[in-house]
Amino acid sequence: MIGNCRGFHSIPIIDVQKLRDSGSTLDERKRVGFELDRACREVGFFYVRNHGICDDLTTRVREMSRRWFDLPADVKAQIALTADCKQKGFRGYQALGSNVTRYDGGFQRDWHEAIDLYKHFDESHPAVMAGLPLHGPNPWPTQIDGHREALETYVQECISLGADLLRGIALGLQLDEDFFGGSNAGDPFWVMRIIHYPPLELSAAPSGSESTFAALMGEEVERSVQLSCGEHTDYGLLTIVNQDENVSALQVKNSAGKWVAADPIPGTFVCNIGDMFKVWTNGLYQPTMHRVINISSAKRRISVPFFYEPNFNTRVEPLSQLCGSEPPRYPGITYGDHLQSKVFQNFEI
Ligand SMILES: O=C(O)CCC(=O)C(=O)O
Ligand SMILES: [Fe+2]
Repeated sequence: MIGNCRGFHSIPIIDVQKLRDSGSTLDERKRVGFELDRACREVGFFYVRNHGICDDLTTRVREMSRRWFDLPADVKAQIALTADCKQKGFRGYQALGSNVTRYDGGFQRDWHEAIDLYKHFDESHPAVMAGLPLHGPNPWPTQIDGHREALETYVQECISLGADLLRGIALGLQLDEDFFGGSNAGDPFWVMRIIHYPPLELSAAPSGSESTFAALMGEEVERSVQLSCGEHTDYGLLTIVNQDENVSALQVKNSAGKWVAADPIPGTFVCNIGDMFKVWTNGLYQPTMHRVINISSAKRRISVPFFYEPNFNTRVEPLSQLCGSEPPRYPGITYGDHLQSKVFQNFEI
C-alpha cells in the first residue's frame, strides 16, 4: 500500500492553528490532519505556520547559541562529548569535524560544531543508576545568561507542538487521535541538537576549490566533498527545525535525485518525518533524504533541530491496518535499540 509520489519541487506550508485550538472541532482537526498526511506521503517535509511558539523565544534560542559558539574552545570543551560521555548518556559539545555521516564502507566528516541534548535524567534517576544506555543528565550550557532557561522552555514548547502535530498526523492516517500519545510516544525520548555551521571553506575541502564548488552546485556530490551535514534520514518520528532566517542551506532530495531547498520562511518551522514513521506506516511514509550545505554566502548558520521521538522502550511495528493482506514490509524494532545503533556510530572522537 504505497501511496506516495515523491517527485516534489516544493515543500507545502500548513496552517496548524486548529490542532492547537482547544475549541476546534474534530472535523477541523481532521482537515489539518489530511494536509499533514498528504505532505508526509508525498514529500516527507512540510512547513508549519501558526504553530504557537513565539518568535521571540525561537530567535533568542538561536542568538544565545550563536554567542555560546563564539566562546573560546577551552570554555566550550568544558561540556565536551568525550569517550567517557559515551557511558554517560552521549550528551555534550562536539568540535568541528568530530561529527560524521556514515556511508556504505566509510564516513564523511560533517563541517559543523554542535551541542547534543536529550531527555534529561538526574544522576540519581533509577535508569541512570542502572546504567541504561543513553540515559543521563544534560550538560546544559550555562556560560551565557539565560541560555539554559531559554533552552529548557523551548524544549517544553517543542514537546507540546510535536504532540499537537502527531495528533493531526494520527487523524490523517485514520488512527485514533491519541495513537502517538501514551506508551507509543507520549513520553518522548527527545533529542535537541544546537548546531553552528561555519561557511564551508571550499579551498580547504578535500577535492580542490573550483571542482568542489561545481560539485556542490550540481545534483551529485562526490563523497570526498566536505558538506556541512551529509545526506541522511532522521532516526525517529518528527523533526522540528529552528533555522536562521537569512541563510539558505538545508536541502531535500526528491525521487528524481534533485535537491529542493528548504529555505527559512519567517514565522514557520520546517518539519520532517523520520525512520520510525516508515516502520509504523509500513512504508506509506518514507523519511526523505536531506543534507546541509552552507555555501550561500560568508554567513555562518545556526540551526536547532528538535527531534520528537517515540518513548525509549516503544516497540514500533507496521500497523496491521496499513499492511492490508500483505505481510509487513519491515521488521519491528524497539526505538531505544534503533537510536543506539545510530548514535554510537556518529562520532569519530
Ligand atoms: O540544520 C538543519 O537544517 C538540519 C540538520 C539535520 O538534518 C539534522 O541534524 O538531522
Ligand atoms: Fe536531519
